[in-house]
Amino acid sequence: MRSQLRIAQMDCPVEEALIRKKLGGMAAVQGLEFNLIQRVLTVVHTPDALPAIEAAIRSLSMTAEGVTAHAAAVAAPAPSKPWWPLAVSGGLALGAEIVHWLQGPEWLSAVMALAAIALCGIGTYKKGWIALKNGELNINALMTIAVTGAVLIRQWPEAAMVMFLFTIAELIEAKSLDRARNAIRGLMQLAPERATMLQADGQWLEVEAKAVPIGAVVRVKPGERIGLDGVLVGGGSTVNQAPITGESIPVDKVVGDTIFAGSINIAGSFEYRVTAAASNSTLARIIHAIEEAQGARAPTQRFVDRFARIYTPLVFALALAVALLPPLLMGGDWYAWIYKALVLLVIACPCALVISTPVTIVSGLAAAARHGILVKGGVYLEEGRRLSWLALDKTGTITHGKPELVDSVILDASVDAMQLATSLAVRSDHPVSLAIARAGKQSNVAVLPVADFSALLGRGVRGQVAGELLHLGNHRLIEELGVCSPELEQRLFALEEAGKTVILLATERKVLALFAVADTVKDSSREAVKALHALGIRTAMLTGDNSHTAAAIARQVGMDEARGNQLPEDKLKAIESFAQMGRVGMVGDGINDAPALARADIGFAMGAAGTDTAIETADVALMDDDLRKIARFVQLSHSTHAVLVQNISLALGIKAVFLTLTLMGLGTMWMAVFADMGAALLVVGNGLRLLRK
Ligand SMILES: Nc1ncnc2c1ncn2[C@@H]1O[C@H](COP(=O)(O)OP(=O)(O)OP(=O)(O)O)[C@@H](O)[C@H]1O
Ligand SMILES: [Cu+]
Repeated sequence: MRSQLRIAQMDCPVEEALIRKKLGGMAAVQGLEFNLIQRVLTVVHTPDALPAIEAAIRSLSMTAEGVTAHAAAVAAPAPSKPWWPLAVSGGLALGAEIVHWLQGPEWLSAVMALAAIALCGIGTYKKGWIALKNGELNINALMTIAVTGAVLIRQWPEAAMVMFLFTIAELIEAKSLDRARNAIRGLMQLAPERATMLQADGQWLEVEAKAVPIGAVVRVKPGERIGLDGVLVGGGSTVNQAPITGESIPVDKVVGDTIFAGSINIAGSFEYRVTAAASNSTLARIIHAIEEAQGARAPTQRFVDRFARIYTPLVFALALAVALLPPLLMGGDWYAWIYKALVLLVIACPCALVISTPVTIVSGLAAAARHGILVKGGVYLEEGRRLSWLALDKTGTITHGKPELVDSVILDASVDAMQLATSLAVRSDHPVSLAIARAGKQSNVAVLPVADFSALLGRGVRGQVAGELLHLGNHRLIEELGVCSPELEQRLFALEEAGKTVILLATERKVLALFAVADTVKDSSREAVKALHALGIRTAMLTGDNSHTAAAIARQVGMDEARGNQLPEDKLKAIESFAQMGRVGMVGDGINDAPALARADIGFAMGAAGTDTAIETADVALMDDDLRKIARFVQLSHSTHAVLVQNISLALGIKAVFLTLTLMGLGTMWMAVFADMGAALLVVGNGLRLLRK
């Protein structure tokens, strides 16, 4: 069983570790998934274990509340606390410092310091105590020990300052996490809450978008945001779909076009028929996917977590040694060495380090989404920059996927080849068949009935027309039928070398006609290939179409390699051979790409906004058909990686400096807290910078 729990107090890796420890030890718990940004914990557990799990969470003095899948998108805002105790506490800490500095009475400084600690530190003490009880050495536990230690060795102002600065640091950290949280919630709010719906009596009424059923008709005024997914049924307009596709140039919409919730109607007004409930719109699915994505740990995050788990106890042990060994063995001054040990405790806290990765990854995911690129996990965001080959299929990916009939050669004039071909073609939705069907329709041929129709994967179609078994398909099919001839091949190759795709109409005895269709290359494909090359990624075309056409089209867009006649298993083998040379990405759409897409390190889907499955199945889904988005994604992956490296070095660097300073006797406790706070702020700020990429 899977349950999702919202835990309002869980917003830092510290709480995560605590919960992991507590629940991880329970026999009934089989799996845990943390989403700190959303403050949602997913537990896989045995039936009836939920009450026990909730009780365990309560024993950590946190609250757990069940959530439904889609409500998870809107995280509860952090409970706000009054700010004045903090201000007073700061004043008191400063006062204690001044009294100490002016060499005033120690009791005065002590009273002020203790009051300051009481005012802002209760929460930390409570959390610290719970952590210690559960055998966790988290930041709260460390701070509790450090402040208590400072009080015990009568370092009054120091103890107060540390507590105060730490509380401020926590506050700032929570605020920054809120910003990362908002990056995703911001997407959600793109769809308006209300929509104007046509009622049974012909009236237009404004209702909640959530309440609009599938099939209802909704009207949109100029300048209004579109509330639901649908198909345009009346009027027309231009629409800015940037929130969905990342494409900021407005798109013309006429009757029959698809409309996406979250896009903005610019000019005219129109009506559309709703095709999905508000909770299931493309936008909602995007948001859901990003949430899932950030729940899964990226490799760097796993590394950092593992590191932190060793680092903290290690420094803690060092602190113990520093407190005890020099005074015991070398007759050192107890106070001085205990103080050094307390500074080390502060340094032992890995917060800046641990917080930096999730914030960076979430910002990267949100930035990608803004460009119409849906990345399904931090892993892909981290791995994108390592791609060395990108394989693409041809039809619909590099070309528009809407070929036109450009040549037909009738070899047997005794039959109406065009009519026979059209009759077969209308039964298929393969782009090549569609081209023939369209041409047939234009010349008004009457479609004949077809019996025993079947599609032959990677070859064509077959069926009984007017009492004869006919085949419509490519060269491979004709070879397999054994009706090919050298003259025919000559004609065929000539057309193919011009970049056209040839299919033939044949009975079991002879070829009746030859049709050439031509697809146009997308303007963006050339640029996309160039951009990919500039990023050091080589490109290969894998297509079911013949090698000549493949080579001709590949040449047009400047690709490195072209492989034609690829059946699904060939595409898979090709991906495997590229994988020998490094990471491979694959872009594809059709069923003939599915095995290759699954095998590739990163599988890209295009035009995901219009389809039902692409968002769910791809590793990276491009909302529209623009291949340039892949280069953008790789660039974003480079920036994300750069920020991760900066953040980790920064966090560790500051620790290293303070460790040295302290051992040299130069570091003070409040300086260490200050540095820790600064580091946390810097890494979070640096991570959020990605949002603007
Ligand atoms: N239903 C069909 N109708 C007509 N021709 C077909 C059909 N199915 C396959 N073919 C022929 O077989 C070839 C290979 O088809 P396949 O579906 O494997 O690849 P594709 O869609 O053309 O290209 P890509 O792999 O780039 O998407 C097509 O180019 C076409 O000539
Ligand atoms: Cu042949």
